[in-house]
Amino acid sequence: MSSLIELNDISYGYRAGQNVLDRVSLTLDPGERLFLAGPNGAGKSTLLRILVGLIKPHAGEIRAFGTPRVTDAEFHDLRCRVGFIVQDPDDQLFCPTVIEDIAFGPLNLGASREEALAIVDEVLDQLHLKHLRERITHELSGGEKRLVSVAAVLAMKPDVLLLDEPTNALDEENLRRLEEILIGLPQAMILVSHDPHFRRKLATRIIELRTGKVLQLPDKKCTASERANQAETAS
Ligand SMILES: Nc1ncnc2c1ncn2[C@@H]1O[C@H](COP(=O)(O)OP(=O)(O)OP(=O)(O)O)[C@@H](O)[C@H]1O
Repeated sequence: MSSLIELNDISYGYRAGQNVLDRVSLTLDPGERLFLAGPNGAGKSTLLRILVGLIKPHAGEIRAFGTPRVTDAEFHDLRCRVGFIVQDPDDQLFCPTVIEDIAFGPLNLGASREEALAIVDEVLDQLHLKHLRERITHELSGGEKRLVSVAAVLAMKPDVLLLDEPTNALDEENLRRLEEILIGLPQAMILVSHDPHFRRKLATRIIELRTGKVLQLPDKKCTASERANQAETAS
């Protein structure tokens, strides 16, 4: 079985002489929910941005869906298949209304207006968010914006999901709802989260970044008790 995503020896620094990432490698296989753990500033978000081509690494190779990704066209193709839920929903949602925000992706991928609206209703139903359908986006609470940003990415029917701190701003009820939604999704995903409970519940594998290097990379899937131990010890 080949990996969906492969990062090989990725190095990057924002400034000369600074290495945020130092020869980091990882793979994502079908069905995995891989967590990136590690302290603030370890380079977790930077790694996700590199994966989708928003930042070019100084060294290393990115492969996705069996193909090396180097050119802008190759990363554009990758971004059509990898849904990226960024840390701040305000960076993701830019349309006046919830309907337009969720329809934006499908329309951009070539869906008709009618098809896009059908997808909007499908994902709002899937996420139990129908009550937000007619709302103005900037009037939503932080937690509501977070869930709508998840809906907007799912509407593009990605093959892989990247979620950067998806539990930020969620209350207990919506956190549980997001956990159930993510566990129920067929897509493989890479998640960044400092929340040990969330990691314990969802992770099939956890790797830890520290000062730009991968500290531990278990070469097998976690058992339930290993998952619990890793989630407790990873910061
Ligand atoms: N646009 C930027 N310009 C300069 N330095 C940056 C930029 N973005 C991030 N950095 C720096 O790169 C390092 C890694 O940041 P990154 O956001 O990837 O870490 P992180 O592990 O996701 O942190 P956190 O857990 O706090 O979200 C930090 O030292 C950060 O200050």
